Amino acid sequence: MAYQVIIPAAGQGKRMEAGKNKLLLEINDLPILIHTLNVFQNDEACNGIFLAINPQEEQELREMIESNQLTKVIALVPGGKERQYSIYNALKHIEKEGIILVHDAARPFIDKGLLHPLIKAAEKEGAAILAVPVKDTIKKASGTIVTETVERSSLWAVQTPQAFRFSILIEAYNKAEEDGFLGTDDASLVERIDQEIVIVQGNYDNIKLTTPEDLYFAEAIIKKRKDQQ
Ligand SMILES: Nc1ccn([C@@H]2O[C@H](COP(=O)(O)OP(=O)(O)OP(=O)(O)O)[C@@H](O)[C@H]2O)c(=O)n1
Ligand SMILES: C[C@](O)(CO)[C@H](O)COP(=O)(O)O
Repeated sequence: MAYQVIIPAAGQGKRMEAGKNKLLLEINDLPILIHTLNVFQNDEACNGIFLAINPQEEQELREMIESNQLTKVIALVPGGKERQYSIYNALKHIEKEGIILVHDAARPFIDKGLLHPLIKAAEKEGAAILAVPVKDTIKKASGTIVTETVERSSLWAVQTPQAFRFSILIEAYNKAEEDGFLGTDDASLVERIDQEIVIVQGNYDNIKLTTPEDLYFAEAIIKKRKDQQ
């Protein structure tokens, strides 16, 4: 069940319109990034965290990591222009074989109870992702003219963590680099090497904090969790 996790945290947070890396914004008096890192720091199966960062934030992040006793952070690696390149940079620092998780730093509400079913699925199948059934009707359009309604029953809203055997993930990333392919999630790279990917149903709390409205939902999730304690 042991794994290592790559956490991409080198984005600019442009859609959050916060004027800085959204991961430095605080929820419940703690930076979003620290909420996310704590999940893996506190999971006994996690053997190491590889963090892709903006080098300009390195000093600030190192101080945060130290003051929050995040002892499982093994390396801070420079992020790239795209999420995929940030993850690839981190992947190149990983030597041990085994299961690798990739989890967006912008998803601080991942339920630790979902990690182990996801890892077990990846151990069995080679690749597994968290996803939830789509709730809205999804349509394709040309500009603003509808061209197609996509059958909803087979649609999933994909999240992270995504879990892979190291050998599968590095092969997929190497091929994407060779082919100049850019995907919006890691599984889309793994699909290109004909690897079956299993969906493990997640939950709707595992939102990616992307736009200002998501901070309202974040406060509600924090309140719900406090009320449940
Ligand atoms: N070049 C990049 C882009 C994104 N990320 C990380 O990938 C995760 C998901 O990306 P997203 O939510 O899109 O974050 P940003 O790219 O920062 O947001 P935006 O697109 O609004 O700038 C985030 O934790 C982000 O920090 C990264 O490490 N390197
Ligand atoms: C990986 C991801 O979180 C799956 O839904 C999503 O694709 C990331 O997209 P972003 O635009 O890089 O945030």
